[in-house]
Amino acid sequence: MTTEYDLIVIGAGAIGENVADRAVQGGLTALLVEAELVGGECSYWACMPSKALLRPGEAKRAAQHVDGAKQAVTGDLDVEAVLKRRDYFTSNWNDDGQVAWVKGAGIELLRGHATFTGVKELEVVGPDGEVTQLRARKAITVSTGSTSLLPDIPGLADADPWTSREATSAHSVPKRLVIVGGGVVAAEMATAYASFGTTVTVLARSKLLEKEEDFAGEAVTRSLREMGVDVRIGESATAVERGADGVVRSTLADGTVIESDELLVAAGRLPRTGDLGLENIGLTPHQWLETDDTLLVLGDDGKPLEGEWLYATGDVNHRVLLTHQGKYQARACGDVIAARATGRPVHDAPWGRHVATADHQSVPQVTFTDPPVASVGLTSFAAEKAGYRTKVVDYEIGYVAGASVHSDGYTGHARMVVDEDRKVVLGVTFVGPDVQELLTSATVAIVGEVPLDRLWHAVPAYPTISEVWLRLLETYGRDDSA
Ligand SMILES: Cc1cc2nc3c(=O)[nH]c(=O)nc-3n(C[C@H](O)[C@H](O)[C@H](O)COP(=O)(O)OP(=O)(O)OC[C@H]3O[C@@H](n4cnc5c(N)ncnc54)[C@H](O)[C@@H]3O)c2cc1C
Ligand SMILES: NC(=O)c1ccc[n+]([C@@H]2O[C@H](COP(=O)([O-])OP(=O)(O)OC[C@H]3O[C@@H](n4cnc5c(N)ncnc54)[C@H](O)[C@@H]3O)[C@@H](O)[C@H]2O)c1
Repeated sequence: MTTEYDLIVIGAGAIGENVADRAVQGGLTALLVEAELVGGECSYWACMPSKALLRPGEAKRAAQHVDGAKQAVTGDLDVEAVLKRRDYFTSNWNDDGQVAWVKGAGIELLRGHATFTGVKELEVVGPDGEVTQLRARKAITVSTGSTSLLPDIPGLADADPWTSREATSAHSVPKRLVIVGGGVVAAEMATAYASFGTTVTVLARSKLLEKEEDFAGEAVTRSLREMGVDVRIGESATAVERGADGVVRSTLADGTVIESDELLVAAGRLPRTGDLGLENIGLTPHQWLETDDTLLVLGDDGKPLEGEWLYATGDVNHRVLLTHQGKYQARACGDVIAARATGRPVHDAPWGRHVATADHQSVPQVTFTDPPVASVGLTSFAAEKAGYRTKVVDYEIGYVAGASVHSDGYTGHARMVVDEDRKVVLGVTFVGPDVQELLTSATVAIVGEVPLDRLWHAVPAYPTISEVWLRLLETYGRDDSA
């Protein structure tokens, strides 16, 4: 027997959940199929546990930078308590709470692994081996996420390396940890484990946080080194071996061998499309699913599949590998599926309700290192590469009164990239304690294309770190004609 729903969503991560929710709110029936835990990577092995591991160290260092408070904070972190608090945020890897939310939202849930058997058709193999045949009346959305990429380093796969999953769910802390990679996962996990007292070595092929402005990666590299982390730029392992003694030995290009108790691979992500039966619907397994701005999957000819029935949201479409941006796609996707299915108007012009326009140039991201890096929009080099005529404005956040009260000797840097032709902000990067809470102000300025002349009227409160906005505008200079 084949069971039918208007919409079937494969993958009940944060993104798939939201696609189904919006479609149900739009009047459709929706089924979520999930092979592991409802809530996906973000809830159990990524955003939430990683931030829970980072926050205690951040709180401690914040207090240590305020005279009067620092005298009260003299001990080491209670690592056992940190891990216990992390367990709370992952609900001990139990998804009952999220399952209750799904049911409350009027979404059906089926546990099992889904594969395509044909157009709008799926087969799901449940945990006990039972097989369910499914058919979607209107659409299927693939929200299967991504998984860790294991670089082709001899011996690595056999050395039982950690991926982000093991690093975020560990129940004890290794004495020595080698991290291969230099992106967000590497920088955040180096920060967390260094704060637990682990001896950390980072092997980064290129500079840290290379997609950010240079000063961001440089500040994080400096602070990791001050925390005792051995950050090696331009390095990787040429071979890895775990001995019978359990020790991992990583060989570098010059023959140096670094010993550690664990090795974390943080070298990027791969799409979870290898076992989806994509070959049965004319697509290629193991590839990211490219989409248009309404999240319709594009075939090899660059056009939506015939019948416009297949969508992809979240990591698997490789537009932006971030939870909040995937959820933004999910709102557009669930809504447009409902609109197309019920004949309601589709708003697919840029910035319309049914498109993920912001994915292209207005993506906010926070890297929760010490200091955190908060950026949105285009970096100076990305803006230049895209052909904009820009002016780059820099300011030391420590000069802002609110920052100096916030933290003794506050060190931070802000950069605003201005489109000189339209006099609007293209990108902003803040680096410094607690700057993450400034980020939405920058996102609003960029998405709203607020003219600089008008931004002068958005007065930041005194004395807050937000006054950096005023300083950036003053540094840019004011136009006499306005
Ligand atoms: C360590 C780490 C920290 C991160 N921190 C942040 C952060 O602070 N902020 C942020 O915005 N982003 C962060 N990210 C990125 C974020 O985790 C991802 O962007 C997000 O989880 C993607 O969600 P998703 O729903 O697309 O995929 P997932 O959360 O991976 O969900 C996909 C789901 O699909 C299921 N599935 C896969 N294949 C099938 C199948 N065939 N049948 C049935 N079910 C299937 C999987 O079991 C899974 O539950 C972090 C990532 C990592 C690795
Ligand atoms: N706070 C957050 O928002 C957050 C936190 C963690 C992850 N994420 C998301 O998860 C995704 C994955 O993060 P990631 O850090 O795994 O990938 P990434 O693509 O951000 O970084 C991978 C890094 O590893 C380096 N690298 C690759 N192969 C290497 C090798 N063999 N040896 C040494 N270095 C090597 C690359 O040069 C690069 O710097 C990112 O897109 C990120 O946006 C977000």
